[in-house]
Amino acid sequence: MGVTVHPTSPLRLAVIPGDGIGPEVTAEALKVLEVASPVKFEQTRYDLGAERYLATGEVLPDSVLAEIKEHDAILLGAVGGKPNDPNLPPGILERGLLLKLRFELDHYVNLRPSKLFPGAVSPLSDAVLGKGEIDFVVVREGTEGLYVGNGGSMRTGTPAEVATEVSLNTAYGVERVVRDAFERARRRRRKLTLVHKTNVLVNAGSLWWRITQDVARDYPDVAVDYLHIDAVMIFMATDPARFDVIVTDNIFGDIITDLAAAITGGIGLAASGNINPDRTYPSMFEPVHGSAPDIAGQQKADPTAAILSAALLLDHLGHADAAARIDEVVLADLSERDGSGRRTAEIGDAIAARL
Ligand SMILES: NC(=O)c1ccc[n+]([C@@H]2O[C@H](COP(=O)([O-])OP(=O)(O)OC[C@H]3O[C@@H](n4cnc5c(N)ncnc54)[C@H](O)[C@@H]3O)[C@@H](O)[C@H]2O)c1
Ligand SMILES: CC(C)[C@H](C(=O)O)[C@@H](O)C(=O)O
Ligand SMILES: [Mg+2]
Repeated sequence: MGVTVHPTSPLRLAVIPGDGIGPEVTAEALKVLEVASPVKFEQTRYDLGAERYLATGEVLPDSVLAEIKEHDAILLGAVGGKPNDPNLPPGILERGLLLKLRFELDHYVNLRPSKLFPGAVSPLSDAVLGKGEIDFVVVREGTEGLYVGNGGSMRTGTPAEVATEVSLNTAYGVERVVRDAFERARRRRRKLTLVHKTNVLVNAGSLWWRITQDVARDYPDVAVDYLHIDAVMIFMATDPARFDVIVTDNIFGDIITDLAAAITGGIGLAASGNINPDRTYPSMFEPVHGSAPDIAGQQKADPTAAILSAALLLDHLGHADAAARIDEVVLADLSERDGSGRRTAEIGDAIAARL
């Protein structure tokens, strides 16, 4: 009997280092990916971001978007300038580049795991930490909600100005992300928390609530909980061990995951994947943090979030063992951190060396 050996062709990786600390942390993620990955990546680098925009006026040309779609995955650093930077029109890179990629590539699951690794320092008290392990994942809807750009401004700049941002929620969009969250809960500790604000946002809230109840019938083995977004802020600070899988809309997920990062060792450790579960387009992996203009270019950024995002990328491409190995090595590195302020590249080197 013969065995067919398929030559392993390299996977195509689109790399968008972006702005600020983006290029610094992406360099370390690539360093680690190179050592950890059982497959070779053929990289295409894209100089998208503030510099290109300021030099050429281009944000994400259609031809570049079409090219990016031909890749197997995308690794992104961060985009954006200083908040309210006068040289950049508001949201030009956030909406025009980052969200455009998430929307065009149908990244409807924005997956943001939060785990307090041993060695990572949480600002929570011992009493709170004693309640149980912090290990949850936020499934943030990535293609709808307040992020769709459904709004406008009338009588702009006058005392009678009116500005709107209308949240768009479709039954189709909510159901697919809720179903994904239930699937993840089933593979974890079988608890799902829907987060919304059904007491005030009665239209969108009702849609999310009804769909979650309906989908729950297909998952009788998963316990369903509901919390208003404001109460989630309380429990993140007082009892985060209660969470397993959180499913929520785009804006609430954005806010929850910065706080979740803060309680699990800081924003420098928080990884994310913008997942297209149907695999019609490449998924994109990036740290939760932004371009951190306050520390850019100084080798002060922690590249761990970018490195853990590369692990999510490997996992998504079917290399769960390699991904788990990166997590393990990060854990070892974290447990030996002594607060001595290693440079960005030193952290990347240390993690790559352990691999
Ligand atoms: N995914 C993205 O590309 C993304 C995400 C968030 C914000 N942004 C953009 O980034 C810019 C800055 O936004 P911001 O200041 O609100 O958020 P930010 O996440 O860039 O920074 C917030 C704080 O966290 C610190 N920080 C962030 N990442 C760190 C790291 N890896 N190591 C150590 N410290 C780190 C920063 O120094 C800063 O003090 C804005 O233009 C914003 O729109 C982009
Ligand atoms: C930069 C911005 C568009 C983005 C978001 O709001 O999704 C960021 O804050 C994030 O969390 O990835
Ligand atoms: Mg955010």
